[in-house]
Amino acid sequence: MSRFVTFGEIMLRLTPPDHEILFQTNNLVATFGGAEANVAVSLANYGENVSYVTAAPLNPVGDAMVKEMRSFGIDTSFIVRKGDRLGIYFTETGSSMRPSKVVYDRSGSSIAEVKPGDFDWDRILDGATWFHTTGITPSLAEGTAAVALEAVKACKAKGITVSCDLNYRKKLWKWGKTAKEVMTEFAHYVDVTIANEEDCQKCLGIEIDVDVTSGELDVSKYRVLAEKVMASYPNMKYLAVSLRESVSADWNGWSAVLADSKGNFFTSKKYEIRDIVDRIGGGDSFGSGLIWGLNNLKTPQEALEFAVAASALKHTIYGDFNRVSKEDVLNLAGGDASGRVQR
Ligand SMILES: O=C(O)C(=O)C[C@H](O)[C@H](O)CO
Repeated sequence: MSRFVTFGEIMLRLTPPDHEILFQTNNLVATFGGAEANVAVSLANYGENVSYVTAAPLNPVGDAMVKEMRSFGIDTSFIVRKGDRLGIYFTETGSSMRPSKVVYDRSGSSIAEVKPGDFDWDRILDGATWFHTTGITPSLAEGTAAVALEAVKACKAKGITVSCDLNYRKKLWKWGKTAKEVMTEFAHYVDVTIANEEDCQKCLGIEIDVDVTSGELDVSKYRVLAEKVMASYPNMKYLAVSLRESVSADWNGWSAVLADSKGNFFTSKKYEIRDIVDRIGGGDSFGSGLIWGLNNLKTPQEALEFAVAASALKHTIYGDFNRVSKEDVLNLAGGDASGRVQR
């Protein structure tokens, strides 16, 4: 039986309601979100056995976060309760030509203070089949980079599949090493990499020349990108690259490609997503869809279609978490994008 473990930071997310800009009024909507937590929620919603691992303060904010994760049926028993604060992030939801914005208030958070040895990976990974983290975790601090590396090394020793969404965050890499210095080592322990072209460039130093803001993307360039990444990382079994053509804050072209280590290259259906409700978590819903698909569907093509459909649906849902079921995703991947009332 499959058992999934995800590891990384979760934050309190504070967002003004109704597309307001921050502090336009004195209302903020409080939810929780974080890349690896978002993946845990999706996998739990698809019916999988998931443990979410992080560090959180032993206070009412940490308690509320744990309660929220448990409400999805996620195992929270390996969350280390220490440190003084859960990180916060403020978001402003964009509209038309006004982009969405993120303001981080997370330094000194409980997870940013962890050190190797704080997590008992032997126990956490016992019986696990899949481990997921992202490039956000090593970006936080020298300690989180070391702990993430400790975790993936333990996974390799136990034969556990590792997936990583490179998730480059320019505002976060401040602790001394660059994303490229850290992630080029880390990627040698990763079986399934999820990225976009910026992630490949900033984290792996591998780039292609594409303009995501104008017209149709040239998919053949992504085949070249995949070949370059696979040649540098012979350990990698899959590389998935999401293709976002941003037309405005509420209109995206959304598709993806998937390359495998046997030289196969898969291209997904493309969704035109209009009236975006919330794009944060769109990448995580793609990653979790891919993880679920590779574990449960017959072919990599089906897994890719599931991932893109899951992500397209996420754009219609408020908050970081993709609250859809696998039936909702299979329905869309199967071709029903009508939005008709289901009775
Ligand atoms: O940006 C981050 O560090 C976050 O984890 C916040 C969001 O949850 C994340 O960006 C979604 O992928």
